[in-house]
Amino acid sequence: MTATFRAVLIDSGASGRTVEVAEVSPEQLPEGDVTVRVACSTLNYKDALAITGTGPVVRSFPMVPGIDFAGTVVESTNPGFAPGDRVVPNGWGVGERHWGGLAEYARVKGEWLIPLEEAFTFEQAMIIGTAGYTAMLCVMALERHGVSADSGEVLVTGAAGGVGSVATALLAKLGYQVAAVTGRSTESDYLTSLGATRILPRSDFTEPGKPLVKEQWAGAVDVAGGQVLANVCAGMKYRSVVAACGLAAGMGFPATVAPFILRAVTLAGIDSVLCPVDDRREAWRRLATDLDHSLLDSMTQKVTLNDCIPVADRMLDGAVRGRVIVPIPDN
Ligand SMILES: C=CC(=O)SCCNC(=O)CCNC(=O)[C@H](O)C(C)(C)COP(=O)(O)OP(=O)(O)OC[C@H]1O[C@@H](n2cnc3c(N)ncnc32)[C@H](O)[C@@H]1OP(=O)(O)O
Repeated sequence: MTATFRAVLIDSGASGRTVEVAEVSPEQLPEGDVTVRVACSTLNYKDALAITGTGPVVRSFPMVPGIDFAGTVVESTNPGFAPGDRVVPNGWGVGERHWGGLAEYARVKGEWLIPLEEAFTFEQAMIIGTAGYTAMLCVMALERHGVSADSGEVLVTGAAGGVGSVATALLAKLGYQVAAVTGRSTESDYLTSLGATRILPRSDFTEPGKPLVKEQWAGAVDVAGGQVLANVCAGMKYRSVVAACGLAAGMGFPATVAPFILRAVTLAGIDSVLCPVDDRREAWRRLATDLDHSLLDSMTQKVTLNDCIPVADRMLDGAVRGRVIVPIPDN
């Protein structure tokens, strides 16, 4: 390893909160039995909350944010991993409680890592990242609860974002009719290129509505929560399924039980952080086979470690399309 390496560092002290790209030494890396040379990381909505201090994502200071990274093992005392292995983590508090991926090196517990599928380059793995893996978990939940391509139209909220983009592309490739909800009408062509067959404005879902409205959706992937999720539930078909994975519109859920007790709607909660390892491996295997990898570049913009700080603000303003990856070049 190098004597020092670069990392986005968030700190909080008597003089306030600081965020900078700093030189840190390997001795500062947290406890862990596997050290990884990070080849690529990402900037997620959650990282933007951490960097800007908008949400209580960072649980201890100093913290290197970055819930995602993909890279090569350089040191390991874990019997499951050896130098040279290509790995990826998802969740487990990385970038929240434990130093994350927006750095040249990361050290984590081996049990948090899974081997990277051969189908993916490091950059492709990060274009997918926690957002894409979460999208896959949502699709798997719809399937587990009986939704199939011939059940009817599936709704995706926040569709031009990271989770929504991958969910839209996955569902379309699996043969579903996808109605994509976005706050950005300028992204209609992009969403159509991912396979959406209908584009709906977010404003259709943001105002308080009736407990039940016309039955439309056989399934839904929701990144919004709040009033949006309540309105989505109100429009679900009999015995349909909503996979809820986010809170972009808020933690609240101003709904009634009517969709659940009168239409037998299932609300499936999706957590990617503590998800069991078998489901993680299954999700990454499915991403290798069920996602059109030729679409990945169109979902992506690349930024440097230095860019992460200003781009975090734009991301929270909803001004960033698809996925933001952070390739970490070799010194
Ligand atoms: C990376 C994903 C995760 O971290 S999931 C991990 C587990 N879940 C959580 O930790 C919950 C907290 N995290 C989140 O809620 C998510 O990070 C997320 C699911 C909300 C967003 O992830 P994503 O990577 O898709 O974020 P983007 O910034 O790329 O896209 C967000 C999408 O939502 C739209 N949006 C923003 N504000 C609202 C709102 N008030 N109401 C409805 N929709 C909203 C935003 O504009 C983007 O979609 P768009 O098509 O542009 O409308």
